[in-house]
Amino acid sequence: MDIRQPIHSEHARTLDTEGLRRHFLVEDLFQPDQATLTYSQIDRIIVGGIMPVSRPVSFAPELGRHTGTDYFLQRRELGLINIGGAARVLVDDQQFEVGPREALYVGQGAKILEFKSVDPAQPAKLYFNCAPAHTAYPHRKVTLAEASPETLGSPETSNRRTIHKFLVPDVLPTCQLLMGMTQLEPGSLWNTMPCHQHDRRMEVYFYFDMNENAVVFHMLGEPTQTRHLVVRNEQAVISPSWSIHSGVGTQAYTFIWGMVGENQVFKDMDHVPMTTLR
Ligand SMILES: O=C(O)C(=O)C[C@H](O)C(=O)CO
Ligand SMILES: [Zn+2]
Repeated sequence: MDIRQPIHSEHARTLDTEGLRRHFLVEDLFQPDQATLTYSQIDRIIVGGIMPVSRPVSFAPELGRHTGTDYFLQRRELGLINIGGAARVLVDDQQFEVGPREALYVGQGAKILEFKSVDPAQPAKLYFNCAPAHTAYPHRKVTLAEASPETLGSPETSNRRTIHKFLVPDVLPTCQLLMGMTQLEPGSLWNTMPCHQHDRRMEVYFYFDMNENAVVFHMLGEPTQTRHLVVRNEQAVISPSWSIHSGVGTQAYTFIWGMVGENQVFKDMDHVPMTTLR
C-alpha cells in the first residue's frame, strides 16, 4: 500500500516537478493479476486498480493491517468503474457482470470480493475508490444508461463534455463516496475550466482513453498559485480541498472523478472567477 500524507497548500507551493508528482500523482495503477492501492490520508480515500488476467484477484487479508479492521471493507465502502473488458465480480454470495464503462458499488461489510476477467485476452481494468463508511447500503451495479448525465461547455471553448454521474444520491445511496465519468466530445480538450475548489470535499481524477503520445496538463494548486502535472494514460491525481482540478489534453481523453468528504451535493463547488487565476 502506497501511503500519501496530507499536504498543506503552503508546502505545495514550494514543490518542484518531482515533489508535485510524488505527492499528487498516482502511476502504475494496473498490474496484471494484482490489485494496486494508494491510501491518501486526505479524507482517507484509497485509490486503486484491479486487472485480473490469468487468475481471479482478491484483496489480501493483510490489508486489514492498514485499515485497523478484521477485513478490508469492515468499515469501508467501495466504488469501481470498468475501463477494460467485461468483468465478473463476486461480492459475498452475489455475482455481478460488470461490462465496459459500467460501475459497481460495494457497500460496507462485504467480506468476500473476487474479481475475474470474462476473457483473459481482453482483461477487465477496474478503477476503484474506497472510503470510510458508517452503514451498509446495498451493493449495486450501475450501467451508463442508469447514470445521471449532465452536458456542459461548448465547442467554441473546447470544453463540450458529458458528466455521467454513476454513484450519486440521485442514482443510489452511499455513505460518502461519489463517482462518475466525464467524456469529452471530439475536438474538445478542456475539462473543468472555469474551475472550482470544494473546501468540503477532496477529489481524485483518473485519466484514460489516451494513446502513448498523448498527455494531459492537469492544473492543481490554489487559484492564485497554480501548478501543473503532466499526466499520461491511466494515471490519477489527488486533489486536496484547497486545490483546483482541471486539465487540457494534447489529444482526446476521458476521466473518472471520485469525491469523499462532508456532503454529497454535486453542485457544492466554490467557483473560481477566471480573473482570479494566476
Ligand atoms: O468536466 C467536469 O467539469 C467535471 O467532470 C467536474 C468534476 O465532476 C468535478 O470536479 C466535480 O466536483
Ligand atoms: Zn470538483
